[in-house]
Amino acid sequence: MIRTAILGASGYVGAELLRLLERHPALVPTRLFGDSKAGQKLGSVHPQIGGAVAALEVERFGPEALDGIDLVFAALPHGESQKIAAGILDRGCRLVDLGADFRLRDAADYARWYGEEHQAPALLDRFVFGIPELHRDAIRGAQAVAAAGCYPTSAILACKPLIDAGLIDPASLIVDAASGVSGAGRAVKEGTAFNTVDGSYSAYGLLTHRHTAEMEQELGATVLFTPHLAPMTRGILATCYAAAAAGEMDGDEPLRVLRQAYADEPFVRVSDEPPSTKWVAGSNGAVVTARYDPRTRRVVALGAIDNLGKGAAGQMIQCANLMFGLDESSGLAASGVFP
Ligand SMILES: NC(=O)C1=CN([C@@H]2O[C@H](COP(=O)(O)OP(=O)(O)OC[C@H]3O[C@@H](n4cnc5c(N)ncnc54)[C@H](OP(=O)(O)O)[C@@H]3O)[C@@H](O)[C@H]2O)C=CC1
Ligand SMILES: CC(=O)N[C@@H](CCC(=O)OP(=O)(O)O)C(=O)O
Repeated sequence: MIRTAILGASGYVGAELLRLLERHPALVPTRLFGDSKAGQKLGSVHPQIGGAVAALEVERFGPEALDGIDLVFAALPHGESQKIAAGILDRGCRLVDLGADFRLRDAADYARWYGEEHQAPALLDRFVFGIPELHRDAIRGAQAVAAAGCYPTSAILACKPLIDAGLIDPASLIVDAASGVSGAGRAVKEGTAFNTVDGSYSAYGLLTHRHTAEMEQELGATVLFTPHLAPMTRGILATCYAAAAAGEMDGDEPLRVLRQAYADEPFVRVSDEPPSTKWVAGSNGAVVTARYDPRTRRVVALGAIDNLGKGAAGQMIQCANLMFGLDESSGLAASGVFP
């Protein structure tokens, strides 16, 4: 039994962690932490979550709260985990952090994209970037993992093998991605209100979205990224375009490269058809595809994930499974919920 604390248990990612952990054989939610909902029973904060965990109280975090805890999942607003990570690691806990605090290797990049100085730059080296398909061995040996952002996960999984194989020019990458509204979290905001989102499709964060930095870091590319908000609850679809590298290839070469790269991956499926977000809803799955267009000499690559699954809670659990030497797929369904 691995005693697990969840920071941000009262948020959307917290709820998804608790839902997925219901079927996990080893990770047991033991202490749950929140902010404004501290003092409430979990069952009243997330009425959809049943079982013994519903009776636990959402607590306010303090260092003594980690007595006897083996693993901390942190799903907090950006900037919060850098205040507490040192204390968590000093206690010997393993930490999977989903905020952006420790994803960028360079504190100067953090300051540039997040508009504030990093509070714990000395800890950055201790975190491994949390996409198992890229960094599996390092995650296995890590005490601390910075799970990737949701948009970067979808685009990186679609494009990384194509860059590694030299099929596309990494200086020419364009990523258009659309997210479901749960990607913005539980708090009520005008931009994510029903009347704003329903029946509408909009772009935001033009040229400045912080996930650009993660994509560039992990892909070694220059990325023009435009996020979009789609009128759905869950899911991200990234559509990525890049100029083909010099030389000839047939239209299916990118697809063959993806098939080879992901042949042994439990959670990444390569599809002949362009994927839909519903294929992966509620799961830790990712579906990717790609083609070369000889007419425009461009490659188009697509990646679909559930922002709360492979883009958040699923990926956190996949990383934790590796860190504790468990079966990587423990507790993680690969099939989506459809219809
Ligand atoms: N939603 C998604 O699809 C994804 C989210 N993420 C990232 O994961 C993190 C959590 O996201 P999400 O669950 O959607 O967010 P929510 O807004 O739904 O939840 C935030 C959680 O953090 C708690 N919290 C807020 N402020 C503080 C604070 N100052 N100290 C301690 N706890 C605090 C909240 O507690 P309370 O409710 O009790 O006030 C709540 O439990 C964010 O960094 C987000 O960017 C990353 C990938 C995907
Ligand atoms: C739809 C929506 O608003 N999505 C969020 C990104 C999701 C997220 O939580 O960001 P991190 O992965 O960096 O934590 C946004 O664009 O700010």
